[in-house]
Formats: sequence, structure tokens, C-alpha cells
Amino acid sequence: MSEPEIVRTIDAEQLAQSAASRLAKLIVSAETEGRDFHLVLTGGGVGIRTLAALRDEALACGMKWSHVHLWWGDERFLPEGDPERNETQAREALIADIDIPAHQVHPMPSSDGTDHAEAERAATTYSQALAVAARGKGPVPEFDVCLLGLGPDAHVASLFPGLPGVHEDEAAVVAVHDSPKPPPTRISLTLCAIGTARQVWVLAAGESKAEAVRLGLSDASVDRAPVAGARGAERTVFWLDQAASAQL
Ligand SMILES: O=C(O)[C@H](O)[C@@H](O)[C@H](O)[C@H](O)COP(=O)(O)O
Repeated sequence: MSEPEIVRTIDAEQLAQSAASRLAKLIVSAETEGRDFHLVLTGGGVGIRTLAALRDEALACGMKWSHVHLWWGDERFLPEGDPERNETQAREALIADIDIPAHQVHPMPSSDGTDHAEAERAATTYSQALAVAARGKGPVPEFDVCLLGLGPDAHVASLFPGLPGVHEDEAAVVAVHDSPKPPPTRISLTLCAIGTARQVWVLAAGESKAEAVRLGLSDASVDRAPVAGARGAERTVFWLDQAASAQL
């Protein structure tokens, strides 16, 4: 696990633009090196703003997307096309405006039924899609960058303090019930899946995240602060605006 680095920005907009700029450079480098780039997206305000900034960068520099695969770190388990789904918001902010092959966009399943077990089946389906993409080299493909928004309670993806998904150490994807952040049912990568990413980027802006950031950079337990367990295999970067870094 890599020691976290901190990048401070003035505000959320500069955070989104700075992270998008570095991400664009990594995507272009991968294309130059002739290899795929697997990017894990996050929901939330800062995460979606970062995707919109990435779109702007991509359009400005004519970025190619034929080598890029998009995955999700979590999903609000809602019907297809629901405006609250992370996929819907990512399509509006980025995907609709870039030339990425449709089969390289890997959304988490939507909820089109009502039974409780549907979320578990959706988690299994996504685990299977990840394993297929890994081509026998492991449970998930080699994620280049995993983007994570940060909740004021120190949750990342849909791994919330005190809920069982935080401690899952085998499955790559779990169903989440009783989420304190609506909607109550979600699908999430686990910390062990997140930790396989070469780089994990935590995106946090605003004073409401300052305590969560402090905990995330401390030796707090993952049960108290799931973000404390979000570390990349090679690099971990906390992208923070001034307000979110106020307790450091
Ligand atoms: O589904 C979600 O809501 C996100 O995946 C979640 O993990 C989000 O990133 C954080 O809650 C931060 O959200 P804000 O940036 O909007 O505070």
C-alpha cells in the first residue's frame, strides 16, 4: 500500500481541473505506449465535476479513447436511466461527448425489479464482468486509476462506516443495503478491489470533508473511516481544496 500524497487546490473547480489534467496525461501516455487504460469512475459532486473537466480536456486536445475502459467504483441501485444513477451522471458529464467504444463502458447493473436479492445478483454479475476483463490474471483488470469521492462520514464508493461491506476481503463487488446516503441500496467495489488499482485518487472539497480527510490520513480503522483503507498499489493521491485540508 502506497503512502498518500496530497495535492492542494484553491477550490473544487481547480481540484476538478487539476485532477482531470493529470488524468488526461495518463490516458494519452497509455495510448502512446500502446496499452489499455482502465479508469474507475465515482459518483458525487466533485467526482462528476472532474469527469466534466476531463471531457473539456479531451475535446481540447483531441484525446483518443479506443484504448480506454470505464468502470464504476459504486452505483446507486436504481432503474436504468434514473438521473440519480452515477452512470447517468457520468454519461451526461463525459461519455456522451467522447468517442469511446460502447462495449468499453462497463456500468454496474440497474435495478429493474423490486426484490431484495436483486442487488446481490447485480453484484455477482459485475464481479463476473470484471473477472472476464481480467483475462484470468485475477478478479479484476489492472485498474490504472480509481477515482473516489469522499463522504463527510469518511465513506468512499458505497463503503460506509459500520456497514459489512467495509470488511469484505474476498469478493470484488458487494451489494450494500441501508446506506445512510440515499438511495439505501447500492453496489460497490470493495476495498480489496480498490486496492488493486495502480493509483487511487481521493477527491474531496469543502469544509464538511475536513474531518473525514484527517481520519483518512490517520491510522483510523476502516470501520470508522473506510477512506483510511483506500490506498493504491503504486500511488495514492488525496486531491483536496483548501477547505477540505483545513484539519491537516
Ligand atoms: O454514489 C455516491 O454518492 C458516490 O459514489 C459517493 O461515494 C460520493 O463520491 C461521496 O458521497 C462524495 O459525494 P459528494 O462529492 O457529492 O460530497
